[in-house]
Parts: sequence; structure tokens; C-alpha cells
Amino acid sequence: MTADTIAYLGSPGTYSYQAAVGMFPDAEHVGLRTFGEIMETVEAGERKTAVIPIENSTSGRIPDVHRLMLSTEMAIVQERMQRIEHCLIQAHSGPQPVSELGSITRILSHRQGFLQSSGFIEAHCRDAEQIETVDTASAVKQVAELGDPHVAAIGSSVAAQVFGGVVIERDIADQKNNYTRFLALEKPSLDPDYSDATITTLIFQIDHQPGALIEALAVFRDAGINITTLETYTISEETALPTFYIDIGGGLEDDAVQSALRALEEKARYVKLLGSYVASDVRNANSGFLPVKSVKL
Ligand SMILES: O=C(O)C(=O)C[C@]1(C(=O)O)C=C[C@@H](O)C=C1
Repeated sequence: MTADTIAYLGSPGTYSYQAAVGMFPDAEHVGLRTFGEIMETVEAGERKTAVIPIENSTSGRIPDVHRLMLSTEMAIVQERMQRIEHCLIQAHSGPQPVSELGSITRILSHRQGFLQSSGFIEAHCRDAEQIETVDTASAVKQVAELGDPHVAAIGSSVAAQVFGGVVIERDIADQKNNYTRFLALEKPSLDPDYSDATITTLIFQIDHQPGALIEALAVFRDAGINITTLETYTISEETALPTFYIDIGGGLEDDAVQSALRALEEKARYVKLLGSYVASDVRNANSGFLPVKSVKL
């Protein structure tokens, strides 16, 4: 395994694997068990790039990853909107006709698979026990190996192919256009090139006082910059003051972004740059992610 390797969650068949291959088709890819391990191996210089999901158009932010963003020293270098087409998958020995989905007593999936398909589960197998797995591919693998007609997995058709499962229902996510936004993170370059960057990601912290957030956000309005994501952290020892994750439309070399960031430094208690990179061209109403340019209807 070389230091140029891309670290992702799980094994071939996870959505993270599909995103990692989509972003870096010619690299070597290594699957790890947790997002923490993925970040650590890149921070330690053992692997070059971490590919991790940050938010989903159906279920919203991926909380574990947002928390990792607080402490990381790495820089975001790329984003990708990955289409997530969840399938209900069973073993070859026991696929159920869709009309008999009520006889499924156990469903295995990653937490996000359940969250993104909750409407389908409620409508067709509401009494089934839900068992969380480390990723969707391992859910499919376990179900294919078990061969029990009353057990199903929520995962990708790629995982069904890899592990020999049968897809009995396709595209079961609550929103038909279900996309997850993946980020690629690397150790910061000593000589970063932001010339093509069109989106910038920051974490900032402000005093807990009336009007402090409005004042901080006004720097973007004053510079004519769109905000495409704004997430609030829950408080903890690390984040005792109000702390926010924000994506703004514009690259670090844009004059408007530079003047907004200078103004933000004045208003905020703490500002951390997470990266400035090329915005995905799949930012639209179809994917559920705002484009960096203004939209007028
Ligand atoms: O379990 C997988 O297949 C993953 O790649 C993880 C993950 C996630 O953590 O959000 C990635 C994309 C989908 O949103 C569902 C699950």
C-alpha cells in the first residue's frame, strides 16, 4: 500500500467506495472501519487522501463527520455529490415478492441507510427490527451469507453484485434524488493553489451575545457572497461558545472572499479555514445542494 492511497469507509460496495473511485479513479483505495480511522491514517501521513461523507440531501448532516472537522488539521481539496440509490436486498435463497415485505422481521443497514429510507420502512416493514452495521456493504454481505428469507439489507446494487445478494426493490430512499456530499481531505499543501476554487469552507466561533451571529454573517452579505451551508454545533468542552460550520460561494483568491474573511476575523472569536476548492457542478435542485451562484426564481 503506497502513501498515495485513498482511505474510505468499508469495502468495495459501500457508497464511500463509489465516491472514492469516482473522485480518484486511478489511485489505490483502502477501506477502513470508521471515519476516525480514515482521518487518523491521513493525518499520520500513512495515506494521502481521506474521502468522507459530510451531508445527505434526505437526512441532513452526518454528525460524526462534522465533529471530526472541528479538530482536523487537514484541508478539503475536492467535493463530489454521489447519487445514493438505496436498494432492499435479500439472499439468493430467500427473496420475497415485494407484496410480502411485511414478512421481513429484521433489516440490516448503516444508520444513514435507515434514516434515508424511513418512509419505505414505515410503509412496508414497520415492525422489522433494525440492526445497525458499520457500513451498508457489510449489511449486504451478512444478509447474503445468512440466507434467511425474513432478513433483508438496505444497501447499493453494487454491494448486491459484490456479495451475491438479490435486489428486490430499487431506489427506496424517501427523496427520489438522494445525494450524499463527499469531501476529499489531505494534509495541507505548503504551496496551495486556489486559482480555480469556487467554494470555501470555514468553522467560526462567536461570543454568545444577542446579534453576534447576524454581525458575523453580515460580512458575507456586505461582500456579495452566498452562503450555501450553515450548520450549528451543539456545545461541548471543545465548543463552549456558539460554533458554526459554513460553506460560502467563492474561492480564497477572490477579492470579495478575502475582504469578507478579514472582516470575519474582527467579529469572530475564532476562524478556521477548512479548504477552498472547486464546487461540484451537481449543485442544483435535483441533488438538493445549493449552487454557489445566486438563484432567482
Ligand atoms: O455505508 C456506506 O455505504 C457508506 O459509504 C456510508 C454512508 C454515510 O455514512 O452516510 C455514505 C453515504 C450514504 O449516505 C450512506 C452511508
